[in-house]
Amino acid sequence: MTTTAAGPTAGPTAAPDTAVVSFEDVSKSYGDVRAVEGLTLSLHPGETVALLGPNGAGKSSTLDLLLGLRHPDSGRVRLFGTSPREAVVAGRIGAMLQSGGLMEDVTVAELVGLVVSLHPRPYPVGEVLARAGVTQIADRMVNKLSGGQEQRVRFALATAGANDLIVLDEPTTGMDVTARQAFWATMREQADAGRTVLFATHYLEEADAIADRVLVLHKGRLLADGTAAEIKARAGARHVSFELADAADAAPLRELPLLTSLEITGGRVRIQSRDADETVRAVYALGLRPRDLEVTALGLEQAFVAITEAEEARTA
Ligand SMILES: Nc1ncnc2c1ncn2[C@@H]1O[C@H](COP(=O)(O)OP(=O)(O)OP(=O)(O)O)[C@@H](O)[C@H]1O
Repeated sequence: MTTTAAGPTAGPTAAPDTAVVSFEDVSKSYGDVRAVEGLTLSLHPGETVALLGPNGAGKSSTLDLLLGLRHPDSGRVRLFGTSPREAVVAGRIGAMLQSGGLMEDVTVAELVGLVVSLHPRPYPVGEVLARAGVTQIADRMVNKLSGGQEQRVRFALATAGANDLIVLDEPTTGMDVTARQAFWATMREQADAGRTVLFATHYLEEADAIADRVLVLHKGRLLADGTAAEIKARAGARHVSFELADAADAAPLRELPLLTSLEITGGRVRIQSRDADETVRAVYALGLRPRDLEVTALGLEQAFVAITEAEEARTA
């Protein structure tokens, strides 16, 4: 498990200029706020990469820098060995951002048609509409769409042509389950075709299921970079849970070292521990007789919380 992009799990090694994306010691502040700090990373063809971080961690700022919508105060951002602007103009990037309204006085088909007509390597309009699940609403005015429908239209615009890099900021917010599944199926196809997909999300289960690489940002810095499994392993903690015949017996457990949380509901004890083996030994050493003992790894969401909270405590 690495904490920077320079380590062994940072993806295939490649010279920065052959990478799809390279950030070289990039920093960006807004007044006193350090939004991105010393960010160095490379993304490679065919990778599906999730960008995670608490509110204000710098995810949107990172994507804005990547797309050339903002410029770094220091450091350098390169896409395909060129500037972000050149890569965007060459039609190599498809983006789906949170901000920015859609053009209003047009139908869905007209808007998609316009974006397709401007793309250097366009797909047929019908195919773009169908892929995003908006064929049924193609004649609807854009300003009459629901939030979820708007999001599908943004998805259509981001996949209007053959892009080499697809950048998505909170792409599935507002989408229903069907739209969400169709969306990720399409993104998988894109990655399988060798494209790079980078998405920022607060849905950690999506990152766990979809991404083959996870970046965790915290206060503008890259805190972790690895597969979801590596991030979970790095958090180190495990869940230990068991039944006790008498819940009152659980009181001494509160004194155990290594616990990050302890919850007792009915006769069931649920512990989060930094060392599950040691905790289980300690439970027996207390003379308890646990039944139905389970030890499980943390999910990505819990690992993410553990890693970012540890960093908060370290930097407080
Ligand atoms: N235009 C701006 N002017 C001033 N401060 C800004 C601006 N844009 C972002 N910030 C600040 O920069 C920091 C990083 O913000 P950013 O939007 O990149 O984070 P984020 O990880 O995308 O957050 P969220 O998950 O809430 O969308 C935050 O402290 C935010 O308040």
